[in-house]
Amino acid sequence: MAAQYRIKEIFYTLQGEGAQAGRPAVFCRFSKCNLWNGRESGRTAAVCNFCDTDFIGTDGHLGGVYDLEQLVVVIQQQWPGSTANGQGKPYVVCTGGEPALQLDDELVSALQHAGFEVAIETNGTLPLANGIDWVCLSPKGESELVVIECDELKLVYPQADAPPERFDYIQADHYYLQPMADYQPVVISSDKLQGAADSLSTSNTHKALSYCLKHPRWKLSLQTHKMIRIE
Ligand SMILES: C[S@@+](CC[C@H](N)C(=O)[O-])C[C@H]1O[C@@H](n2cnc3c(N)ncnc32)[C@H](O)[C@@H]1O
Ligand SMILES: Nc1nc2[nH]cc(C(=O)O)c2c(=O)[nH]1
Ligand code: SF4
Ligand SMILES: [Mg+2]
Repeated sequence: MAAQYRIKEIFYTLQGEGAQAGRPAVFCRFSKCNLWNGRESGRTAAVCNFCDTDFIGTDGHLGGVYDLEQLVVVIQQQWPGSTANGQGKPYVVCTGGEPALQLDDELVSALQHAGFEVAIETNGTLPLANGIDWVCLSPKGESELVVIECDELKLVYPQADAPPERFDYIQADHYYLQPMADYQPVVISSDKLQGAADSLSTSNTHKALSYCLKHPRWKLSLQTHKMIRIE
């Protein structure tokens, strides 16, 4: 039976994170993850418990259940102009949820035939499809990695069970620490503003910055899309 892909949402934006930050990209967010069921009630018990993303179901922008040809067409339609006109190499980021649960050799190669460079954001616990152009590996907690080579290692920091030193053996062109962000919007009331300002110096961003300065193999990855309030 031909493969069907369960997709939460598809949107065109800038890659906000890591070495490709600022690059226009079509994001294809696959449903489901193997490290969290996506429900708040299951968060504390999950292997990955700080996820900032809703990946349940297929109800987002252009979400749905697609066969291979349909999915490639919809992704292609999000790229401005033709994908073959030399206006910058078309770029698609497969994310989720955990895209390695669904992204297979056929879809990678069909996207490439349609003109795309194919990137993945993965937790690294599942084997990857062949031929992916850019692998961003982001290990989680105590989970065991099967992906040990990547283009960029992007570790959310700090994680009690996943200190950066544990990943010295991973082969990567770039090593990034990405400050762990609040996964729910935080509203600061005016009487708490001073306290919030004071605590900035102990924020995850400053902890990550401090680690990078002491261990200069690591660079800081900021979630720039959140700063400029785009998807
Ligand atoms: C939502 S995940 C989906 C892809 C894949 N499951 C993974 O974890 O890499 C996309 C990226 O967001 C990062 N991320 C998730 N929650 C975060 C948070 N609270 N703060 C900072 N980065 C976060 C992940 O580590 C990953 O690099
Ligand atoms: N702009 C933007 N950049 C991103 N980089 C990784 C993301 C993700 O959720 O996988 C993401 C995202 O959701 N939006
Ligand atoms: S592995 Fe990725 S998608 Fe799954 S819960 Fe963690 S951050 Fe979210
Ligand atoms: Mg995101």
